[in-house]
Amino acid sequence: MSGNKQEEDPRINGIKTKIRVVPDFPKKGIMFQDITTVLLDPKAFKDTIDLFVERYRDKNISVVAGIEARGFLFGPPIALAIGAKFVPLRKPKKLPGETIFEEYELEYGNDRLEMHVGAVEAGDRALVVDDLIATGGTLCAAINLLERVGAEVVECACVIELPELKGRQRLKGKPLCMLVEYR
Ligand SMILES: O=P(O)(O)OC[C@H]1O[C@H](OP(=O)(O)OP(=O)(O)O)[C@H](O)[C@@H]1O
Ligand SMILES: Nc1ncnc2[nH]cnc12
Repeated sequence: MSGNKQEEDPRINGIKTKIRVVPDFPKKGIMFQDITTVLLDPKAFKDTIDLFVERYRDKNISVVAGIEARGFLFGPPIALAIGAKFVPLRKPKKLPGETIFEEYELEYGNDRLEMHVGAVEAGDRALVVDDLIATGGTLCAAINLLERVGAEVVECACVIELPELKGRQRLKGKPLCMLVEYR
């Protein structure tokens, strides 16, 4: 996967064929990349998880941070398989404990990510997981949250990248690993 996609791996194309593209959702002009259709196919879903587990199992990752909502689908199975803790980065007012937050802009609006204080500690080695990178604002907010508490962000992992939106440039120099590009 080379901090990029593992084009040579035959599993990638199988995953790609299961992503449904929905035009004009949630608003006109957005080509929505729907990963729920990947989840309907146990082989494609397992291949997605396996590709990330193969990449991260020997990287000494201590925490997988998953971004609400779709990062919650991919992050926990990766965390379990590599023996890392899972920390949810949530939308506003969902976490009951003390939180820190970062605000960001989306392709279609504004939002905020929150993280429980104490869930991630200084020195943790973090992998950030989401389904998709568009403008990179969400992943940038996640990186900021983790770095504020002293974690080292080792890499970001997404199933899909929309390269035209240049989200990689907002990742503060952190590597991005993705499986499928949508152009
Ligand atoms: O790279 P960006 O431009 O920041 O966009 C990517 C984010 O947008 C989507 O989530 P969304 O905010 O739509 O929330 P949801 O998963 O709760 O539907 C997607 O799952 C990423 O988290
Ligand atoms: N085009 C897109 N499809 C799915 N999720 C998204 N999040 C931001 N842009 C998106």
